[in-house]
Amino acid sequence: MTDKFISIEAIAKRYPGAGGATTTVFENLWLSMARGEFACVIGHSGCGKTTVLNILAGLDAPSEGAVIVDGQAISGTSLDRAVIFQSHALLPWRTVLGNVTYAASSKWRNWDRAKVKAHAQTFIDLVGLTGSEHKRPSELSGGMKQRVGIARALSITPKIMLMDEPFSALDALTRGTLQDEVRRICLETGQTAFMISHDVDEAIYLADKIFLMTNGPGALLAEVVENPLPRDRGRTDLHRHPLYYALRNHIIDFLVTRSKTFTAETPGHDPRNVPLVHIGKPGLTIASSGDEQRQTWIPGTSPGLTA
Ligand SMILES: Nc1ncnc2c1ncn2[C@@H]1O[C@H](COP(=O)(O)OP(=O)(O)OP(=O)(O)O)[C@@H](O)[C@H]1O
Repeated sequence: MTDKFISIEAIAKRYPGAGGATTTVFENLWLSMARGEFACVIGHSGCGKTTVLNILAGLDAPSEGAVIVDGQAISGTSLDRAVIFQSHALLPWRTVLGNVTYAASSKWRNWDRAKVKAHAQTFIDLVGLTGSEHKRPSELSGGMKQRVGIARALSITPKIMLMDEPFSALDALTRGTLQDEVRRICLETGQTAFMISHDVDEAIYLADKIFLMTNGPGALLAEVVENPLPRDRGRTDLHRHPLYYALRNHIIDFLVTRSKTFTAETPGHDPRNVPLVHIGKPGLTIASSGDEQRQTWIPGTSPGLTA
């Protein structure tokens, strides 16, 4: 039985359209995550990824359905759920330390200044900004600003970290370094994380599970792909793993073709029991995301390497 730390249950999002019509971004969407899991959601622009993240954050409400976190239905925003956006949204008049202490003191209102400062410093150190505590955002590079955003989010020790393409505005080198940092921190702290990404390799590096969404409107969660790569995987040697190409090809094939055709080609798709795809060796590969055990096996196809 899955430990459903996060349980998205039958949510829909509809907007009024032209001429009294209704646009349904998605409906009857079910999704769950275990505590400590890192999930990435991938799908084409407009399928509703940010909408799902905003609903999880409590920044938006579903038209139908509910979101349960740690056994409780959410309602509105909470310091239990921290969000990191593509743009950093730092307070420009505050220093690095000031931005992080501001967040920490909102959560622990009865802490004295010294305690808040020491707490904030721990997270500034964790993201590698030691020595930059007194700089203002205008004095920081894009990567440093994003580190402050990560330190600020982590400093409130959220139950869930929600990330909307947090690295997409960064240069490749900084992006790689920050991916490493986020992965290290999440592994070290057991952080539950839900992230939107357009970068397949980023998802393969960071995620335990990859949620594949079909194109909108009327988008579906088509599959949950389990990441078969070992937990101690490195960013630079991902492509050497025997299952890397099978996993990557499966996701790319979905994005290029199946995200468009899935709905028509899969009439029996049950949104409540979305197939859990396990890529790898026969005999090690069968699982399910739902209660009714729908199963899919994708053989490893890495050229010259036997899975
Ligand atoms: N306030 C709104 N009114 C009407 N439609 C909206 C509103 N907000 C979002 N939408 C629509 O909802 C759909 C999903 O938007 P969303 O931002 O969640 O997509 P996304 O998958 O995150 O896209 P991207 O990858 O481009 O960020 C889009 O078609 C968008 O136009």
